[in-house]
Amino acid sequence: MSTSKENTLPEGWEERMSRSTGMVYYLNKHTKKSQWDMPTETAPIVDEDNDNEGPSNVQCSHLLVKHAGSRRPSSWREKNITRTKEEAMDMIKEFRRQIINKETTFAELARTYSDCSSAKRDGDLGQFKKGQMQKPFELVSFNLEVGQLSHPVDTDSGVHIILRTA
Ligand SMILES: Cn1nc(-c2ccccc2)cc1C(=O)N[C@H](Cc1nc2ccccc2[nH]1)C(=O)O
Repeated sequence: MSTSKENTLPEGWEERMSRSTGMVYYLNKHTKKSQWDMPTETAPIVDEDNDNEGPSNVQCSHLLVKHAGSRRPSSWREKNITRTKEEAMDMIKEFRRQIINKETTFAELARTYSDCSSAKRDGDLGQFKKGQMQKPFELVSFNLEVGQLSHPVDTDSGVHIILRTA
């Protein structure tokens, strides 16, 4: 004899009847995923198959100010870059202040002052995936919303501000 206990589904599941086959299936009330097999565990709240890991690639523009300690202290702007890291950080903070206050645009400053060769494209790096850029740059880029401007980011190349564009 079955008791009400044996007929009780684990928490979070609902028994449904397939309209097409008349067969019973089970619906996870949290994830709305269904299965034919009778569940034996409480319904998972997170859908493991759904990639909640955010975008697989992003598009960003950046403005880079190199310094004497940069991996390659040279750029299209300046053959031999001697500024200190502190001076580079101060420049980047001033550029960010001007952009936030709408005194100028990101594109205008990147085109004029960025020590990256992407300056020719207003700092646009195109789309990139995880694993392509230096880790500090990647971590910030993949945690920006589209249209968001980063705080200063320190990499072996120098000090950046990053604008996510897609
Ligand atoms: C990663 N990358 N893309 C371009 C680029 C992209 C589009 C058009 C022209 C250049 C340049 C670079 C590059 O590494 N430039 C380096 C400086 C640099 N270091 C970076 C680290 C992270 C992200 C961008 C960076 N850019 C340089 O010119 O010395």
